Amino acid sequence: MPKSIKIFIKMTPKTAITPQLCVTILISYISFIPKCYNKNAKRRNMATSIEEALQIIYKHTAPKSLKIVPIENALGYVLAEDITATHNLPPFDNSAMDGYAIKADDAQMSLKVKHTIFAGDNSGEELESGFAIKIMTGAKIPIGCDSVVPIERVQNFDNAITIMDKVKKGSNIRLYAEDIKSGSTLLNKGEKIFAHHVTLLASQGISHIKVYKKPKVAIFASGNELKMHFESVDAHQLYNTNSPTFFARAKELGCDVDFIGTAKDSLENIHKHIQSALDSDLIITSGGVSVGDADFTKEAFGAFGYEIYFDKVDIKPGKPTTFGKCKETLVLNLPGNPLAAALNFEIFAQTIILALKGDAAKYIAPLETKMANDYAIKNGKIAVIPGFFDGASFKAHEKFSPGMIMPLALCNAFIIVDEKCQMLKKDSSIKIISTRFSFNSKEQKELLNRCRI
Ligand SMILES: Nc1nc2c(c(=O)[nH]1)N[C@H]1C(S)=C(S)[C@@H](COP(=O)(O)OP(=O)(O)OC[C@H]3O[C@@H](n4cnc5c(N)ncnc54)[C@H](O)[C@@H]3O)O[C@H]1N2
Ligand code: MOO
Repeated sequence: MPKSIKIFIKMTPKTAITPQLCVTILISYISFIPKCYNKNAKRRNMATSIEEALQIIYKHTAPKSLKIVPIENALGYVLAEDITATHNLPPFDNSAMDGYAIKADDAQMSLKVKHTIFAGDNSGEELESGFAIKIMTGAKIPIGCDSVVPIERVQNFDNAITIMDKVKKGSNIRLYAEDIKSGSTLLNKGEKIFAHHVTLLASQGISHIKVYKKPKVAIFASGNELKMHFESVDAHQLYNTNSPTFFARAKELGCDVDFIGTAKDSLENIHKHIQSALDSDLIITSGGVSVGDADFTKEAFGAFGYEIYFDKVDIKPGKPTTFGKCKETLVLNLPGNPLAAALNFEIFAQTIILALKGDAAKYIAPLETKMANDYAIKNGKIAVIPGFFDGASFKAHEKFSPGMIMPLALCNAFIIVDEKCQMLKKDSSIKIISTRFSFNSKEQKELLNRCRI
């Protein structure tokens, strides 16, 4: 905040509003405007709304460059090209059962059985009336045959069969191209590859595909009090839990992740960590973003040309969340408090990662469910509340605060409520965001639960 604004705040309780003071205030206010990152944020004392913050992220985040991967190693990558079918499937009419290839009109008659056709045989044989050909599942249907009767429905005498029931034409025949037609679009650019997409690609004899490279993410924390989990910790210190959390979650979301280390609360030491992280697409830090005497994170990034796009979000916890760019590297500074850091990672880091991946479904998709019980909300702010979704309803976690680490290990989802929410009634519908599964959408969805008072 500019000094003049601070002066204004300090003076008002005791000072009379004179015309000169009004002019001073006006000038301070006007000089303050260009420093705002966006108009609406200014109205809310510089805190950017969640929606605006997400828009800013989408505006500044583009997918990475491309590479080619074998399909069996393509899981989690996002396609950078459309895939068109070049093979019809099935490639020919074939039998769905082990049985007899017949003409339906020959049912309820005794039919002479010719030889057997197996899957993989390439006989161009023709079936004549009064005959049946024994056929195995997957084998090519002989010319003139319009039905297959399963072995179990046939009476067998020497070299002849009798089919007792009537037969519907087309029975047990899998038709040419009924599954996939050559020339049809199989997968679109922007589609994330799952195991069942590999099935499609293999069915077309596609061995390699063009994908977006995985986002390269660098993680570090800052705080003199922090030790790594592989170090010994004194009574006045604590383990850095944020970095392993971010590392694991960024991996879960399909990134290549580097852990850079735990920085001391000094510009010099944070600079070293930034330097080591700048070859990444995204740096995610935690700690040192508040207003304390040892909070140097943003200042340290400033030495590398940090262009800040927002530096406060209208959300509790997580208000000091900051996003920007140093040259080509995106930077997300999350607060040090572990629960605040982890929850805001889910909203902001996940959004950046999805957009970096080139995923067409880059928007977080909340799930609609209902509240398991009445839940009273006290704080009158836009709030993030962790809880557990059991497949039928959402139960808010009973006791949590921004500095805790236990709640998220016990929770699998969270809700965001607006400042008007005071009570969520049992069975009322609610939008939840999963922390265990990724539900994404091609359209941007409303994440907030807006309450009427
Ligand atoms: N005067 C004010 N004080 C604070 C404000 C404010 O607006 N005015 N905001 C509060 C909020 S909200 C948050 S969140 C924190 C954010 O502070 P920092 O990002 O600067 O975080 P630190 O001070 O470095 O640490 C806060 C807390 O979290 C612990 N921590 C930090 N890093 C880790 C880590 N990697 N693993 C585990 N725990 C970590 C740290 O020990 C502190 O206890 O500021 C409030 N204060
Ligand atoms: O992000 Mo802070 O944790 O709101 O308390």
